[in-house]
Amino acid sequence: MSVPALNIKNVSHSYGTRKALDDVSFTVAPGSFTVLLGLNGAGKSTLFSLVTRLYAARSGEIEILGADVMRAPGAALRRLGVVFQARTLDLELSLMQNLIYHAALHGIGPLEARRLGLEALARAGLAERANDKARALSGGQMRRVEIARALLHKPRLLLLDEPTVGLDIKARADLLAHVRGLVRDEGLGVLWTTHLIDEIAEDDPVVILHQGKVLATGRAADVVAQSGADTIGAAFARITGVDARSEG
Ligand SMILES: Nc1ncnc2c1ncn2[C@@H]1O[C@H](COP(=O)(O)OP(=O)(O)OP(=O)(O)O)[C@@H](O)[C@H]1O
Repeated sequence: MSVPALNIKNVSHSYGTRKALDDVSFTVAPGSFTVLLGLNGAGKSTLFSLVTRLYAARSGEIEILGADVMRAPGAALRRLGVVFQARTLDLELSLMQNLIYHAALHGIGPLEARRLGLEALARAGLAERANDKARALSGGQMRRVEIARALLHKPRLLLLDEPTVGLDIKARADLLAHVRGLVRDEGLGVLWTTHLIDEIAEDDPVVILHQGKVLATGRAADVVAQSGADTIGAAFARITGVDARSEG
């Protein structure tokens, strides 16, 4: 079996006495679009903070393409791109400036950054907007620029924390199709977190996280079948005891 793009092994994390993650284990295969499904408070953001090393205190192991984030942080983080839930573009800068500044953080010089930036914006369908201020973009376009920026240093794993929050139905569908395209065409491993069950396709590997615990993993259609339900929404309700909404 090939090395997982992301390997989470027995990870727990507490804030004081509150356990936010409880012995969480799952993998993201290279070239897979894996969905981490959980309601608010499930522990998704905490998990992101651990993978990106924002928090170090933890038990268990996290490996990115075989590199342990604690023992080999440089190698691990080079292979990782992240899109956080909160918007992080500088609205007063052009798209290209946003990309070039990010590239500088990865030690990429301005000329190479501009070349990679144009390539990344073209992939996002925004090449002709390179010199526009970020402020001029729609919410969905901003997300695509954030994804382009996260991919600038050519990571093999991309984490997205509830990337469709705040987008309308069309922009959500477009963003989903864009990221699925990156998985299909470039073999990127993606971990897509959401609380929206209609973002899941039946062949997607899913991880159901609820109150800090992994309650189910597997291909979406198999998780549905094993739960004895008809749809992923009904399966989620049966597994967690809570109804998930399809939009919000
Ligand atoms: N800094 C913190 N201090 C104390 N408790 C926290 C902190 N951050 C998160 N928690 C708690 O940990 C649990 C998991 O939160 P987390 O933000 O990881 O969930 P989430 O799935 O990302 O939800 P959301 O989408 O609402 O951010 C929740 O009970 C939350 O209240």
